[in-house]
Amino acid sequence: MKQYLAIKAKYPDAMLLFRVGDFYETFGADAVVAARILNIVLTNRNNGGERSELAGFPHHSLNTYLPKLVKAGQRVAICDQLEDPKMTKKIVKRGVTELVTPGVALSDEVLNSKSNNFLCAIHYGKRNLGISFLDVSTGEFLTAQGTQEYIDKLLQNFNPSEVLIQKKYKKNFASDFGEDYHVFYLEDWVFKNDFASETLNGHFNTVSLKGFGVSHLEEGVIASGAILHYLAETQHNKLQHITAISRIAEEEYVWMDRFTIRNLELYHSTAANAVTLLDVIDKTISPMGGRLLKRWLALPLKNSEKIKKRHEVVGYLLAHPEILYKVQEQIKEMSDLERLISKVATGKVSPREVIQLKNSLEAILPVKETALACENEALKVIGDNLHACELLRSKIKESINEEAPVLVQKGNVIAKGFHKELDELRAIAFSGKDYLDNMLERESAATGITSLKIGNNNVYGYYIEVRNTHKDKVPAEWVRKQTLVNAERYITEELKEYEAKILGAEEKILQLEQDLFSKLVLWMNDYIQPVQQNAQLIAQLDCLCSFAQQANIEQYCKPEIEEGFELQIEDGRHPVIEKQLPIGESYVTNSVFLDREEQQVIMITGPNMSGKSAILRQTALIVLMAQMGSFVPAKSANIGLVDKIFTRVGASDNISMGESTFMVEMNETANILNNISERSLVLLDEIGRGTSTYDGISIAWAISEYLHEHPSRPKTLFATHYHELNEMCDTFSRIKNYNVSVKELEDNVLFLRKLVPGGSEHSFGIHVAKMAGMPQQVLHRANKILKKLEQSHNMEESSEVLKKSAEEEMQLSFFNLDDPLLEDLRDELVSIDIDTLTPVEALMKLNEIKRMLSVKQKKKAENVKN
Ligand SMILES: Nc1ncnc2c1ncn2[C@@H]1O[C@H](COP(=O)(O)OP(=O)(O)OP(=O)(O)O)[C@@H](O)[C@H]1O
Repeated sequence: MKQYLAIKAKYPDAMLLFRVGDFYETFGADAVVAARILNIVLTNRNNGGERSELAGFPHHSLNTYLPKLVKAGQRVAICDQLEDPKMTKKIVKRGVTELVTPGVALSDEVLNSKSNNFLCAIHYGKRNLGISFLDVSTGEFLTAQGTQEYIDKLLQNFNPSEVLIQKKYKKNFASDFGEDYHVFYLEDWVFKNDFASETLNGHFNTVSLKGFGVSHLEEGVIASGAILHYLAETQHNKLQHITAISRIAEEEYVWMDRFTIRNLELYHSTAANAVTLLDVIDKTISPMGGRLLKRWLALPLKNSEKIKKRHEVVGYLLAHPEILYKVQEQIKEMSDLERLISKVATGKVSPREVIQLKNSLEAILPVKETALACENEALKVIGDNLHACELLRSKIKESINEEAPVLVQKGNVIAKGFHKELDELRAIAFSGKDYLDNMLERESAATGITSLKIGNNNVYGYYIEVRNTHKDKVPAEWVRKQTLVNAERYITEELKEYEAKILGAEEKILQLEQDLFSKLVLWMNDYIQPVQQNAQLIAQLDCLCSFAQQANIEQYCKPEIEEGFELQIEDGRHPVIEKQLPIGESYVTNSVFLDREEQQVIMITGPNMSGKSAILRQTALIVLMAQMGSFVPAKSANIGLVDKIFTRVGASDNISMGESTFMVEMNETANILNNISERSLVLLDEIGRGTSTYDGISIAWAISEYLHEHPSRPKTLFATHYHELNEMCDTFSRIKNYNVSVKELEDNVLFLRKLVPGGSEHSFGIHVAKMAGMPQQVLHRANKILKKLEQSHNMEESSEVLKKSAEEEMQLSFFNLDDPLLEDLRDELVSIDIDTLTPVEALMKLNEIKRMLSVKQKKKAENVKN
C-alpha cells in the first residue's frame, strides 16, 4: 500500500489501475468509481487496521474494461510490474506505463472508426486564441488561431474528445465554449512560446517551424507545444507517425459558423434519431474515407479549380461504372491504413494487424493500376502518388505467418523459413512425438517390457511408466519418481536431457519470436510516411467514389461553379427530406434564383408546414454539397462561388446555456449582419418570432432592409409568417415576394409545396393545430379570435377586440354556470393573494379546491345512477 500510495500521489486526477499478480486492482475512491462503471464487485480489505475499498479485474481483460472507463470520461493510469516477480525477493518494482485519457486513446474499442479522436489544446493569447488538434490514432496534427468565435466554430467542427486549458483560464473556457467538453487543466508554464517552439522543433527534428507554414501563428504554436507536452506527460513517447503540423487554412474554406452547422444538421443533430446529411450521403467504404468525408463536409472549398477537379472525377467515375466498381471492391479489402501505421509507430501493433497492413497495401496495387490507366488527370495523379510499398510488403510476407495471432505471446508469429535458429528450435519443440515414439521402441526392445508408456505431467515432468507386473525388468540406472497403485514411473538420463531441451526450446522460441517481431516493427517505421500518404489518397478516392455512387443512386446533377454572383437552382430537392417521405409521396422540387442585381432577397411566406424551411435548407445544402465536390439533388445548378453560409432559425432554444431564447436569436443574427460579404448566402427562418408580434415585425423588417441596403448585397432567403413584410417589395427593388402554395379546400388545406411568385395571406396555423390533435374547444375558440382579428384593421383595435372577446368567452366557459359550488370556487380563487401565498399554502388550497370538486363529481355520479 505504501508503494501504491506513492504512485497514486503522482497521478491524483487519474484512476490508478495497479497490477498485482494476475489482476489490475483499484483502491479507495477509485474502486468505488470503477465498480460502478464496470459493474464489478466492490469489496473491502483490511490494510493494517484501516479498511479500504477494493475492486479489480484479471489483467487479460484490460482491453474489455479500459475502453469502458475511458468512454465514461475517466483518465486511467496503468501501473505495471516492471520486473519479473521471480527475480526479486523484495517487493516488485512498479510504475505507470501509460496514461489513457479520452483524447489520447489508441485502442480500437475506444475509437470510432469513422470519426477522428482529437485531443485539443487552447491557448488564451493577448490578442487571439490559439488552438491545436491532434489525433494520436492517425497522426494528424493541426493548428490555427483567431477570435473566440472562430475557435468556437473549430471546436464544433472537430469535436475534440478532450480539451487542454491553462489552469488560469478555467472559468473563461466554460463561459466561452460551454460545459460539454472533457477539460483538463495544465500548469501555466506549459503555455510559453519558447517552451512550445523547443518542444515542437525537438519532436520534428527541425530548427524552425517555417517549413510547416505555422511559425507566424504564435498562439497556435503555443497550443501545439502544450499538446506534445501533454503526450509526454501521459507516457506517450513513440510519436514518429506525427510527421508534420499544418495550419487550418481558414481562407480556403466556406465559412459556416457553429449555428449554421447545427441548423443544417450536417453531421450531428440535437434531436435524437434525426437523420443527418452525412447519414444520407456517406457511401464511403474505408474508415479513413469516412473521416475525410466528414472533414470535407465541415470545410467546403472556395477555390473553384479544386472544386471543379473533384466534380470532374465524380463525373468520370459516374460515366465509367466499371472503374468505380473495381476501385470500391479494392477499397473493401483495406483496413484502416492510417490507424494501423500509427500503431506501428507507437509500438502497439499486433502481428495480426501487421498482416492486415500488408493485405491492405496489396489491395492498393490494382487501384494504382486502374487509376493510372484512367483518362482523368486527377485520377492519374492519385494513381501516380500511390506508393506500392513493395519492400514493406515483401518483408512482412516473408517474415510473418499469414495466420499470425493477435498476441505475440501466443507464438507462431514468425513465418517458417525466415529464421534458421527458430526453425531448429521449433523442430525440437514440436517434433517431439516422433522422437519419443522412437525412444519407447528402443527401450521396449532393450528391456523386454511390452507395456511401456512415456508421458508427462506438471509435477514430475517426463517419465516412463512400467506396470507392476514388469517391475523386476526395470534396469538399475532408471530413477524412480512416482509410485502409483498398479505402476511405477521412472526417469532415464536420455529423457531428462530431452526434457531440458524441450523446455529451453519453448522459452527460446518465444523470446526469439518477440525479438524478431519487435525488430520488424521498428524497421517498418521507415514506411510511416508512404503509408500515411496512401491512406490520404485512398481516403480521397473513397470520398469521390462515394459522391459518384450517391449521384448515381439519387440522380444528382453536376453543378456548374462560376465566378459570378448568381445562384440558380432548377428543380432542387432537399437531400435528407426526400429520403424520408412516406412511401408513395414524392418530393416536390423547387427552383430558386438569387443574384445581386434583381432578386437579392426573397421573402418567402406561406402557411405553417408548407415547406418554407425545407426550401431554405435545401438551397444551403445544394451550395454546400456542390462546393465540397459532390453532385447535387437538382435538375441543374449554376452556383456563383459562395464564401460564407449563414443560417438562423428564430427562437432556437438554448436554455441550457443560460440565455433567453430571444437573446440567442438576436445574438446570432447580429453576428450575421456584422460578417456578411459579397458572396454570402444568408438564410433567415422566421427571425423575430421569439418576441411580440410588433417587435418581431419591426426587427424582421429592419434586418431585411439592412441586408438590402448593405453594399455587399448578400443573397438572402427570408422565410416568415409576417405577411406585413410583403410590403417591403414596394420600396426595396431587390426584395421579391414568393410563397409556398397551398390549395384551400372546404375545411381543409392541401399543401402543394411549390414556391411561386407573390405574397400570401394566411398561415393556416389553426389547421396545423387541428392536424396535431388539439382539443376541439381550443380550435373553435382560436378560429373565432382569428376572425375577429382579421376584421379589425390595426393592432390596437385588435387587442381591444381580443380583450373583450376573451372576457366574454371566459365567463362563458367557466363561471356563467348556475352552480353555487362554482360560484364559491370563483370567490375563493379571486380572494387569494398570490403575493403572500407560500408554496405550501398554494398546495393546500389546490387540495381544498380538488376536494370541493370531487364531492360535486361524486354527487353527479350518484344522480346519474339514480
Ligand atoms: N418540397 C417538399 N416535398 C415534399 N414534402 C415536403 C416538401 N417540403 C416540405 N415537406 C414536408 O413538410 C414538412 C414541413 O416542412 P417545413 O418544416 O419546411 O415547413 P415550414 O413551412 O417551414 O413550416 P413552419 O412554418 O411551421 O415552420 C417537412 O418536414 C417535410 O416532411
